Amino acid sequence: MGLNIGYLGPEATFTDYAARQLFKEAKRIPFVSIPECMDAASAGEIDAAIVPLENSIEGSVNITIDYLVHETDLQIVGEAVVSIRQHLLVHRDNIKNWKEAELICSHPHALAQCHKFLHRKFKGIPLEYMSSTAAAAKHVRNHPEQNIAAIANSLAAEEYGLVFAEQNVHDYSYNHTVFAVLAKEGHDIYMAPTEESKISLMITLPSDRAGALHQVLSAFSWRKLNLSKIESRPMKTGLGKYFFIIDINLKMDDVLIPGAIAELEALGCTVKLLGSYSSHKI
Ligand SMILES: O=C(O)C(=O)C[C@]1(C(=O)O)C=C[C@@H](O)C=C1
Repeated sequence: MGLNIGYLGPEATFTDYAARQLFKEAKRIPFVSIPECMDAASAGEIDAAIVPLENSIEGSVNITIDYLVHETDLQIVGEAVVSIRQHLLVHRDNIKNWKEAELICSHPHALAQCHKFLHRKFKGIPLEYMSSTAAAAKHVRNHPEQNIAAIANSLAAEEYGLVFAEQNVHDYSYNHTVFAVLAKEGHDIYMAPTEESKISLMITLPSDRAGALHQVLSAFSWRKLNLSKIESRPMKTGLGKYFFIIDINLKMDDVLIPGAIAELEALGCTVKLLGSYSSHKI
């Protein structure tokens, strides 16, 4: 039986693109929000959820990290790094007067990736946040009577029959988003191994101890474990209470990583393995 893969819909989002590339044979199931998609994976309604995790211009997708840590028991089983090209799309009826567009809509992350472009060309024009870039494209398709534009990808232009008013409107040419593939613990999803392996840990420090973060980092450094990311997010239990997400560029082994985890636990930290997986460039 084939895999059922959930993604942030509707069709032709960047998440959909990642799903199409990673799981060519799978049945793709759209969800209107990231939490709904993750809930479906937790409930076993789909085999895995693909969700955006981090963008090179805008940073982390907080809803994904927070929901992963606070609300679900899902594990990261893979990641995909996708090149993101944002375009300004309009209904063909409005192609002649797109410069006078009265509203620009898209996903908040996509609008933020094009902030300088919007500031230059559409100063004072309202922005409308939508649940995804493709939802914005669909909205523009459905309202030809309004002179509005969407920021979305070329897949969405094709899917919703829109035309390019301007291409590549993201502010920095290096624009990449990392998507995580999430599945229930013990639910094996085959993903071909790649050259790049990663381990993601969630670490909570013992409360109010001087040098605790330094001790955590030294548990990795003396083992020569190369960290590729350290990020803090609120515990949501009080001001100043944060947990850390740490990524290590390594395959899980029987000695080094378990040793580091044991050392952190001996220091009074709580450590949770979020996943040990391969990174795919697509
Ligand atoms: O709206 C989409 O197309 C999405 O897949 C979401 C999302 C995101 O949340 O970051 C994914 C990639 C881009 O960075 C912009 C938007």
